[in-house]
Amino acid sequence: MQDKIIDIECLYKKYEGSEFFSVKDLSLCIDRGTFFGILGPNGAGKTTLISMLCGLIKPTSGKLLVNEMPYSTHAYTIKQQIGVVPQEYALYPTLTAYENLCFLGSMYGLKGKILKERVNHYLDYLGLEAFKHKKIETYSGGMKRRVNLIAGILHEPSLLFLDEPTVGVDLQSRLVIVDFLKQLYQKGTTIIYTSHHLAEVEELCTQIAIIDRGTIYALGTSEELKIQTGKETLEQAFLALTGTNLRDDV
Ligand SMILES: Nc1ncnc2c1ncn2[C@@H]1O[C@H](COP(=O)(O)OP(=O)(O)OP(=O)(O)O)[C@@H](O)[C@H]1O
Repeated sequence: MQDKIIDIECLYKKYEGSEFFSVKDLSLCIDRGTFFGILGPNGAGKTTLISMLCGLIKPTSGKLLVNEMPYSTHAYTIKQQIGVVPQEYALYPTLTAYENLCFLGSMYGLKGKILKERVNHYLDYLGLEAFKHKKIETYSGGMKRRVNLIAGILHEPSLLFLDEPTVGVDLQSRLVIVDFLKQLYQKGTTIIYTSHHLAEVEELCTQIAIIDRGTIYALGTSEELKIQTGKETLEQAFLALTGTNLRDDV
């Protein structure tokens, strides 16, 4: 039986000093065991939505439950269960990858042999073993993305949020990251992620939301979105829903 891991009703977010809602009247349920993709043009509200789901920012109004709990009363419990891979690197440039990950892992309560084994295991898995004692400031963009990813999953969360985990990386890094996400998903992690890479979303996601102007325009599998819009590809479906206008004003 499937159960709701995310339950959102009528969610709104207006940033302080802003005149408009970055997320508005958004309702959504996500089942445990879903690989969920959030697609949308620049400024659509993807980061704002995922930041509220992770508890990084507070909604202006609306219901938001993670594992049937609200952040207002269960923030600590929720944060123990989730992993967050933000768009910006959450790493210390003058520390090595190994030092960064040992430090960040310890923040989740990992320590001793288990912490070292996990850090070494994931660095090896993501092709960083030979560079682990080099400072992050010497890393390429793709290498930093992979360390950023490890930092979010060291405590092996059951629910993982990622904001554009493959942005700005070369094809080699992208393939390693995509393969790793598939492994996590197959091991039972529920994954919610944003991306502008439609082929990647189509390959990975069992459910996709297309959002624009802060709200959901369409929801379904890739095939369902194509059928809903009468289009042959996900790209055509995306453009049919969000239009072809540039979003340079956001
Ligand atoms: N801290 C903030 N203060 C005020 N407005 C903000 C803030 N962060 C985002 N916004 C605005 O909220 C809207 C949604 O932004 P958001 O970053 O969530 O979009 P996005 O879909 O993630 O875009 P992108 O694809 O460019 O990352 C935009 O109009 C943006 O300018």
